Amino acid sequence: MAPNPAPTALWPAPHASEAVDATVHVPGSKSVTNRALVLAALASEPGWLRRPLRSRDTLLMAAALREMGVGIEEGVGPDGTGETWRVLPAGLRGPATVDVGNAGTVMRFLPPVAALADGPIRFDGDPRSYERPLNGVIDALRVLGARIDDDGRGALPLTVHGGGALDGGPVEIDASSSSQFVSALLLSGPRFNQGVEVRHTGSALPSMPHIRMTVDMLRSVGAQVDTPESGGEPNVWRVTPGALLGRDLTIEPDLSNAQPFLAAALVTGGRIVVPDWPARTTQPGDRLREIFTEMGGSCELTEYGLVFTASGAIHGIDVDLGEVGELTPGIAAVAALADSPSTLRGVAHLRLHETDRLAALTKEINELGGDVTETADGLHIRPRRLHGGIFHTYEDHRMATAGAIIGLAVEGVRIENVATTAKTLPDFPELWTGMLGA
Ligand SMILES: O=C(O)C1=C[C@@H](OP(=O)(O)O)[C@@H](O)[C@H](O)C1
Ligand SMILES: C=C(OP(=O)(O)O)C(=O)O
Repeated sequence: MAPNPAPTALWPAPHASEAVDATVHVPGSKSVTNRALVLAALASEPGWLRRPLRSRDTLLMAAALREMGVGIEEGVGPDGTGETWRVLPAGLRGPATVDVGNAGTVMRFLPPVAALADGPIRFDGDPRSYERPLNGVIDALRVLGARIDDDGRGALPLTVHGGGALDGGPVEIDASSSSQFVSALLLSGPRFNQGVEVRHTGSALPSMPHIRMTVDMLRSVGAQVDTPESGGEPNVWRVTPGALLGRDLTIEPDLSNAQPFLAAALVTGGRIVVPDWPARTTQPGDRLREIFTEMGGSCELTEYGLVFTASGAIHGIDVDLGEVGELTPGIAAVAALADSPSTLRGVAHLRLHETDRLAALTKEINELGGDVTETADGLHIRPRRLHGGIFHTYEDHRMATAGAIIGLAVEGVRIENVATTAKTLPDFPELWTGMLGA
C-alpha cells in the first residue's frame, strides 16, 4: 500500500436519508469484455462485441490490440442495434508499445498474444503495475519458446520479442498469486503450435470462477479445452491448437460492479433491481446472491433481472472469499455496518491487487472509528459506530465504491479520488447519485 496521497480531490459521499428503491443498469463486465477482445483478436474471422464495457481497463486492452495491428471499429451490431465493437483480426506485429495501466487482465493476458506477433512488443504501465506479480506468465512463456527481456524481478516493464509463432506445449506454473496467469496462457493457447498444457503446482489457486469464464469463452469460440472439471487431472488445463471463430457476443453486466448498488439496498433497508442479471454466468459476482442473502437481503431472479430486497437488518458473515476475492472490499464495507462481527478468509492474494486491499480496508475503516484487524489471509471486522472523515482510495476502484457504501450510512464521509472508479465503472458517481434520486 502506498502512503496516503495528498487528498486533492474529495468527493462528499452521499448520505442516504431514506431507503433506496431504484433500478440500476450496470455496464458490461470488465472480465468478459477483455477476454472477448483477446479471443476476437486471435480469431480467423471478424467478430462483434455488443455492449462492451468502455472503461480504463477495456480501453487499454483495445488500444494495445490496435497497436499490434488488430482492427477495432466502433459501430452497430449485425442486426443494426446496440453499441458495438467490430473486431477485425490481422497479422499481429511489432514494434509496438502497450500501456497496461494497472489492469491485471492487460498485463497478464497480452504477453502471450505478443509472443505470437512479429516484432518486439514493449509493456509498461502505472507504478503499481511494476509491483504486481507477472512471474507466472513470464517464466511460462520462456518455457513455451518465447524470448522476453525483463529486469529479472518477474514483473513489468518488459519486452516480448514476438517471433510470429510460439511452440507451446506443457508448462508448470504457480498461480497462487493470481488466477490470471492460468487464464492468460489458456486464452492464447489455441494459437500456439502445440496448444498448451498448464499445470498449477502451487498452493490454493484463487478466483476459480474467472478460470471457468476463460474456459467457457474459449469453448464458445470453438476451442477444445480439457479441464479438471471435465474429467481431467486436478489443476491441469489443456488447450488443443486450432482456429478460433469470430462471434457476435453480447457482454453481460458486470456483477462485481453491481455489488455497491446491492450493498446500498442492504445498508439503507431498501430495494435494488439490476436488469439483465444473467440466469447462468461464470462471473464471481453471482455469488453475491448467496452472500448478501446471508447478510440480510433476499433475491428474486426474474427474466427481467435481479430484484434484491433488504430486510432492514445487516448480519455479519464468516466466509471464504478465495474464489471471489474482488468482492472483498464491498463485503467488508457492509460488514463494518452489520449487527455482528465478520471474518473474511482466503484472500491473502488481495495484498497484490490494485493496492494492498487488506491493509487499505483496515486502515480506512479504522480511521472512521471501526475495529478491523488483518489476519494472515483476510480480515476480522467488529462493527462499531463510525464517524465521518476522509476515505483514502489508493487508486483502487473497489476502495472508492467501498467508501461510498459506508457513506450512505455514515454522515460526512469524503472519498479521495472517486475518479479512480474509471478503471471499471467510469459512470460510478452519476449512477450512485441517480440511484439516490438526486
Ligand atoms: O481474470 C480476471 O478477469 C480476473 C481475475 C481475478 O484476478 P486474481 O486471480 O488475480 O485475483 C480478479 O480478482 C480480477 O478482478 C479479474
Ligand atoms: C483485482 C482487480 O483487477 P485486475 O483485473 O487489475 O486484477 C479488480 O478489478 O478487483
